[in-house]
Amino acid sequence: MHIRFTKMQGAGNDFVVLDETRGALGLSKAQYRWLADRHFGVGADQILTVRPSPGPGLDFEYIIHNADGGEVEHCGNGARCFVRYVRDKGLTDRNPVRVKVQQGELSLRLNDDGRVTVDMGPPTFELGRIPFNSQDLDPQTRGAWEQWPLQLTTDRQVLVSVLSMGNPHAVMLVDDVDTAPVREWGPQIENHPRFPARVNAGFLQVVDRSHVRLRVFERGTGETLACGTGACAAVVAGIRLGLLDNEVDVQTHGGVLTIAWQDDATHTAPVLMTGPATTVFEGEVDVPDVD
Ligand SMILES: N[C@@H](CCC[C@H](N)C(=O)O)C(=O)O
Repeated sequence: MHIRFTKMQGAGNDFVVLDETRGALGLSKAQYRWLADRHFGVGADQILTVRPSPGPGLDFEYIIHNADGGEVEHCGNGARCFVRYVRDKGLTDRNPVRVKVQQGELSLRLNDDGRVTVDMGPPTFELGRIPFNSQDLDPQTRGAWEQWPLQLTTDRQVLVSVLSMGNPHAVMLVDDVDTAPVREWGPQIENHPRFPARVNAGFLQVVDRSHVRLRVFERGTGETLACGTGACAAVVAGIRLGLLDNEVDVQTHGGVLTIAWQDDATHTAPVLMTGPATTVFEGEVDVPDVD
């Protein structure tokens, strides 16, 4: 199958963007995996597919596949690239743009400085909806919130905060992201049996109340240069643990994302994420029939 694609990146989290607004491409899971493959395909952390509006009040729908070919609920950096794509391609002149993703609807605004602000909606803390199995675990209190002990190996236990930004996140505090064992502990947390849908593992270093450094080992992809939902989850966790103010610059290996969350007693305020979204190149490719 011969297809056109656009290669994009947001803070170094990179995407192959496909247009299905004029008809479905019908790619299989294995073909998404092939497109994401950096050696045999185009190469990307995720594949974003733009579709027409599924209903009233919505401008588009977009779906997300991880590099392993699995479809996922949400992608923060991808959302910013999505809006840059539909505006640059002339598919809409609306601002903000409203889009359906698997777990709800998002509102995205292209700012005058070229960055994009996404209303990511409220975080979810209900353990069963993350999903996280806390049976027989005793949480430790820090600030006004909790951290859960997670046994990684017989002799290693870590503390994580768990929440969903539409997709599942476990956030652990580290002294220094540069020396944190992200590549070793990341897969152990991602595939931990306490997370039945697997999880994105964030490693958060608090610099001061409005600056953090973050690395994320993403479910279905591995470590990326930035993770938008991971940045939201890390800042929400930092705020609830009493460590951060309501607006925080998150330094990732690929750039800075600004996350704002006006928390109150209900913890239901939406999280706002602002960051870059850039087109890298356009291309065409023959996608093989792969298994
Ligand atoms: N890179 C993304 C998150 C993509 C999905 C994630 N790997 C998952 O499986 O939930 C972001 O910017 O949020």
